[in-house]
Amino acid sequence: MEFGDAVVLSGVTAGYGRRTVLRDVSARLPRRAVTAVVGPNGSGKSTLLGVLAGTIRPVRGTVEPGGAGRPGYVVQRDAVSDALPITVRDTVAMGRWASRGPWRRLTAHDWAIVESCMAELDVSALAARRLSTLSGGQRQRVLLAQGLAQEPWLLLLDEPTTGLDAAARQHIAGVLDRERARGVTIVHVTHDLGAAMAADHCLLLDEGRLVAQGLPTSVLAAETPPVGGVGWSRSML
Ligand SMILES: Nc1ncnc2c1ncn2[C@@H]1O[C@H](COP(=O)(O)OP(=O)(O)OP(=O)(O)O)[C@@H](O)[C@H]1O
Repeated sequence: MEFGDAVVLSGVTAGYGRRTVLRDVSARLPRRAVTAVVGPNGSGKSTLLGVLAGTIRPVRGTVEPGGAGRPGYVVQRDAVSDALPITVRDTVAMGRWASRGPWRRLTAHDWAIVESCMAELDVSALAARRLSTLSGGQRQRVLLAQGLAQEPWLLLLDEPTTGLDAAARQHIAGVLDRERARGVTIVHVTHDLGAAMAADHCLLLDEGRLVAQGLPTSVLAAETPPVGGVGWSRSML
């Protein structure tokens, strides 16, 4: 691991039970930077995020984190049950459990962070609403507020802007810019070419293999030669 690395993955093979998804992935994620993870559907992007979050344990290879503490992990909004009878404020407050533990009372300081994260994502007016009554875009912003409330050194986001309108996408891009400026390392999975191009670093996956990594302009510039019998082009993002 070098000074500028937030995370180093070496030869990571991982999946679900007997199903192998990621194969021999070696990558360096730069510190205090935004990394975009791109690739076609089913290429293993969410699985890679799960490995970085520590929820999926590699069967081979290593993941070396360059920081202490749990990463903030914001799953795809569809992964959150509609049935949870929980308010927006409580959802964001769950972000503080990582440092307090779920059975400890949150302090005034914790609640101040919760309020400021809701304000940053423009969901304060929804604070008392149940998560299940929100639109997809509103729910996405609440989940991001929960991730920020963890005050993590590493923030992992699975398709944070999918399905959002242009104004909401721009708002979230601004939030991520501010987090990066505060020194947070951000990794986000995206199918949005513009968002990927705006990142500092890019990982391109195809069929569970890392096909390219580096500056988005070079990773996304050209069509790559066929990998594993499948060619990749921008149109597959
Ligand atoms: N919980 C699971 N159990 C078994 N297989 C899974 C599970 N989650 C994902 N997979 C499989 O792993 C492969 C990679 O899925 P993953 O969600 O990582 O891809 P992705 O690149 O994020 O796709 P998308 O762009 O569609 O979100 C797919 O073939 C998928 O069916």
